[in-house]
Amino acid sequence: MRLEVSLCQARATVMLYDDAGRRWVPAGTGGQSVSRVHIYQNPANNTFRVVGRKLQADQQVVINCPLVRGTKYNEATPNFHQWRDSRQVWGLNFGGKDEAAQFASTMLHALDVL
Ligand SMILES: CC[C@@H]1C=C[C@H]2CCN(C(=O)[C@@H]3CC[C@H]4C=C[C@]5(CCCN5C(=O)[C@H](Cc5ccccc5Cl)NC(C)=O)C(=O)N43)[C@@H]2C(=O)N1CC(=O)O
Repeated sequence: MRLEVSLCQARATVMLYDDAGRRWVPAGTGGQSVSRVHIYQNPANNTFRVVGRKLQADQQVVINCPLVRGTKYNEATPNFHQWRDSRQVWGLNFGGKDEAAQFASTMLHALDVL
């Protein structure tokens, strides 16, 4: 049985930064679309990851990113938050400021207890 617990969820468009092109591109395929993004905790080993699936029918997984201790979560704007993993930069363009703030609060908690 999967032990992971969803600590929070938010609607956001998941973006990746294309270093070569110096521009943000939507994560996944099929163009820009809103996803439901969760922060999951695995209590068995105190790990966390960000998982996002498109709201549209195919529910494509567009992000599955383990959180790494020491990661800096940057709230660039009230609606656009970002962080680096070992290979790329993720951006979340949230549907609303309240969801964004709640997601950030959970994210900062996770990074604090990692
Ligand atoms: C979806 C469109 C998008 C919406 C919102 C705005 C918000 C600002 N913004 C950016 O891309 C800003 C502007 C400058 C550019 C330059 C570099 C970038 C890109 C790659 C990362 N980065 C960093 O500044 C990182 C951040 C960081 C700090 C600390 C910890 C982690 C990180 Cl990731 N700094 C390091 C040192 O890594 C960057 O975010 N940048 C977004 C943006 O214009 N648009 C509109 C468009 O693109 O049309």
